[in-house]
Amino acid sequence: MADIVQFENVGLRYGAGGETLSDLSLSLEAGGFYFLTGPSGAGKTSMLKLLYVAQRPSRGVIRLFGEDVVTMPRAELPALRRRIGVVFQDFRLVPHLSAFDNVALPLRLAGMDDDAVAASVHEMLDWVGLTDRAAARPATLSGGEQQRVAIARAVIARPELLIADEPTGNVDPEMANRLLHLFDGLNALGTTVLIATHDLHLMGHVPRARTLRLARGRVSDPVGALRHPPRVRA
Ligand SMILES: Nc1ncnc2c1ncn2[C@@H]1O[C@H](COP(=O)(O)OP(=O)(O)OP(=O)(O)O)[C@@H](O)[C@H]1O
Repeated sequence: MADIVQFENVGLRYGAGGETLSDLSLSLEAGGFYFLTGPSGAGKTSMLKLLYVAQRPSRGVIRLFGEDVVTMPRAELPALRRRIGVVFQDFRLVPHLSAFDNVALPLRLAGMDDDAVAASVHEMLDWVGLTDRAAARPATLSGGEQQRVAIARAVIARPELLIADEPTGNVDPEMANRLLHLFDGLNALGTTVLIATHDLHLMGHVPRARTLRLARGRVSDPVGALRHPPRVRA
């Protein structure tokens, strides 16, 4: 299968300090399910920021969907980002919009008509258990409810790549399982999924998932599948 993400010798340095990420070389196959794990401060969020191009690397090459994003002109980034669903660690909901309208955003950006948006958003809010909170603004929602709105918004338009930073950090185990089913179902429809998490229980629930471990800014992959993934010729 083709690679959807390629990192070659990627390094990231914030300011004048040492490198936060060093020599990251890895490939994620289109359609794969990946967990990214590692101790607090290892650089997981930093790596995800490189992936959704909120941060450029200090060195190395990053390709997304086959395109070099390090040299890509800024004007081309919004179109690229529309192909990616992101669940941010701090949610980043639009404060003046209701839960419904936050979740509807990607569908409206894609030009979907109002009836189809409403049907799709209600179904998604039902799945994440927020039907009765549809009209609520983010500030009136609990942390776990905000997280579920953020997840619903990230997955509703079936992105090609889903990136989620600790997406179950604020919910109870039952809801965590339900959200994992959502990611699993999305992956079954073809979305490549990358989830950063400390939750070993969660990781055990997707047997086909591969796990990347970050430690002190370097990635390790005990199976060896990621640095030299098998290539299938078209
Ligand atoms: N904008 C920034 N400026 C300077 N240093 C930063 C910045 N963002 C992160 N760092 C540093 O980079 C290192 C990695 O942070 P990062 O948030 O990527 O780790 P993490 O693995 O996601 O941690 P956690 O599991 O606690 O969320 C930390 O030492 C952090 O202080």
